[in-house]
Amino acid sequence: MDTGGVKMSYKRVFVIVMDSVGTGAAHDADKFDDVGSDTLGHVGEYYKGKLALPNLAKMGISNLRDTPIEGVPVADPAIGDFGKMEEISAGKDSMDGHWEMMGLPVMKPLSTFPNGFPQEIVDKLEKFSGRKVIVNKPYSGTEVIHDYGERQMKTGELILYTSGDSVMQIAAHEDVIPVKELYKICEYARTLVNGPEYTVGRIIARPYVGPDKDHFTRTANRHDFSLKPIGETDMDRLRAAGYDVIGVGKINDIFSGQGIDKGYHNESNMDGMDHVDEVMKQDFTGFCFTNLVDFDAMYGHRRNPKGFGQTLMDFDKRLGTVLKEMKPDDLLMITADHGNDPGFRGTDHTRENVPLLVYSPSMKKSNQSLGLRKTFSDLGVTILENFNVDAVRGTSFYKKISND
Ligand SMILES: O=P(O)(O)O[C@H]1O[C@H](CO)[C@@H](O)[C@H]1O
Ligand SMILES: [Mn+2]
Ligand SMILES: [Mn+2]
Repeated sequence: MDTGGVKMSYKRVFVIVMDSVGTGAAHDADKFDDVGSDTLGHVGEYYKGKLALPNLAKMGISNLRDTPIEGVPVADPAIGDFGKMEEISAGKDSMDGHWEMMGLPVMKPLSTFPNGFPQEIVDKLEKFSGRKVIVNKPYSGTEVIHDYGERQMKTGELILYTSGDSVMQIAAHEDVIPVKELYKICEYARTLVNGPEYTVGRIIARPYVGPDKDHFTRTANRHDFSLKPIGETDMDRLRAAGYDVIGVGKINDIFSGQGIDKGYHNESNMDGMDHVDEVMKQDFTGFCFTNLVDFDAMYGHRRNPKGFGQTLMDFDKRLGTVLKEMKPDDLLMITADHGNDPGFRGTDHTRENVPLLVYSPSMKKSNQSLGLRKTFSDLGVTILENFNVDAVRGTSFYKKISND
């Protein structure tokens, strides 16, 4: 197509990140103690042939793997192109993954706190909030509220915890520490760890509700306060060239709103897919970037393969609608930001390659392998090439997938 003198194959590019849906250990998994992890493979094994993913299958989700996902047939032929991407960022968190997709890998490891945050930070948090800080160590977020939530209800203390990622998480019962107050504390915490001494990827507000430890549940008021992108992203480049950039779900948080014209907050994966359906009805020229976090937050970290598989099947159904509604000059890419194998030890993300599925009703060729991409940045540079915008990083696969 030809839009205003600029030649482009696709007017609208939709990327959907299935958060944490990895497809097998990366070449450097040993550095993360993640050898043997395989999120999709292990979910498939758990379901013993009953993982029904017809739409992902026809896009080639089993084609891109050395061993097909159990119960998910290799498409012959696939309707689109398929491959995998490996990560060059130092970490395996959402921020690293998404920033790298947008041409900004995080090459220097961000700060992690396997022994808890330093006393000086704790002191400042206590002084600012007027509340005592408790826990201060790596913990599972659901276990920490189970173990300390009732105490917090009595004392109003702040539950501070972390994980293997560069994250500072503060859990607070919504009736004890109102969400607004929690956000203020997190905003303040953000200012303490923007470098150079400590550089933390995300401060995460973790509000929860419920009467007692067996009934506490975390709410959709979760909010991530990310480090500001340390430079331009491919989204900034698209915007500077006059294209629209829309963020659905955690995208807005992950980039601190930078490079995004309009952001939608998701309550859940299904709510996120409602937003995608809504955006598909809009007339725009540019990029819609969606993150679906339930795979990760609700099932990956909880090591729950049953819930993980069900969430994949629910997503697959909604994907069917997207495939039907796509216009000829729409391009859809499905990928992930890291792994989080529910069949693996621990509760942290896993260093895995991620799937790459690419489809448009008008692509000239299909059923092609895009191979193993050497960085997630190949995704961003491909989108930029479609819009004739210069990129700084990655190797484009645009020529393979274009429709001219
Ligand atoms: O255990 P919960 O609170 O879900 O926390 C998890 O969520 C964080 C962000 O993905 C991870 O770093 C991990 O700590
Ligand atoms: Mn993630
Ligand atoms: Mn996670």
